[in-house]
Amino acid sequence: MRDVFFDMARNRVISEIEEAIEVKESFKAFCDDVALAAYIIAEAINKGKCVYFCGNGGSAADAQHMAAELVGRYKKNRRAFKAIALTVDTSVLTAVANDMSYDEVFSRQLEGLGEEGDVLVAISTSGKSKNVLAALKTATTKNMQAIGLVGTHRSSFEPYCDVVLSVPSTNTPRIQETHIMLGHIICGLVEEWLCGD
Ligand SMILES: O=C(CO)[C@@H](O)[C@H](O)[C@H](O)[C@H](O)COP(=O)(O)O
Ligand SMILES: [Zn+2]
Repeated sequence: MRDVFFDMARNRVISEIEEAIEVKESFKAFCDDVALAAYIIAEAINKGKCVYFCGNGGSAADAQHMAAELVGRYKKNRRAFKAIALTVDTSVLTAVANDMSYDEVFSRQLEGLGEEGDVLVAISTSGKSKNVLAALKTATTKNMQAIGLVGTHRSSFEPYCDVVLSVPSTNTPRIQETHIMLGHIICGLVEEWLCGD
């Protein structure tokens, strides 16, 4: 029984790794879009603006991960950058979801906090999550800039974003893994540009 499981698992591990490499590799075609996303964030931080992140489930974890890279450090010891994940205040999230609607958990926070010139990084593998789309709409009304991280479905995000990074896959985990790779690359570029030697 154990051998049968290991034969199955070994093949699965290899095919998933190969798929992950292929999806990530395909994003080489969109270097300029990644550069633009990093430039937008770097310029905003340089002007003292804030970078907000939002997403659901695994993308909420990505939002927090990226905000932490900017507030703390990525690879360099340097000043703190202004960044907030809209996924972390459980009192706000539960109150807004309970009293208003789950669709408003991010947009409500931006309504209170967001200012002109700030940046929203909106993350959704489906590109269809209503609360993320609502946050993008609020960012637009606040004259904020916006960066979308999605899978193949990009059209809902496009009207509200300065740049959309669209991963050419329909497999949610592969999209998420590519999003966090892009997040790391972007944080590295921002840090290099603002605090390079
Ligand atoms: O991490 C995963 C799946 O890999 C899940 O938690 C996933 O993030 C959740 O189902 C999200 O609700 C999906 O939302 P979205 O990416 O479509 O906006
Ligand atoms: Zn996941």
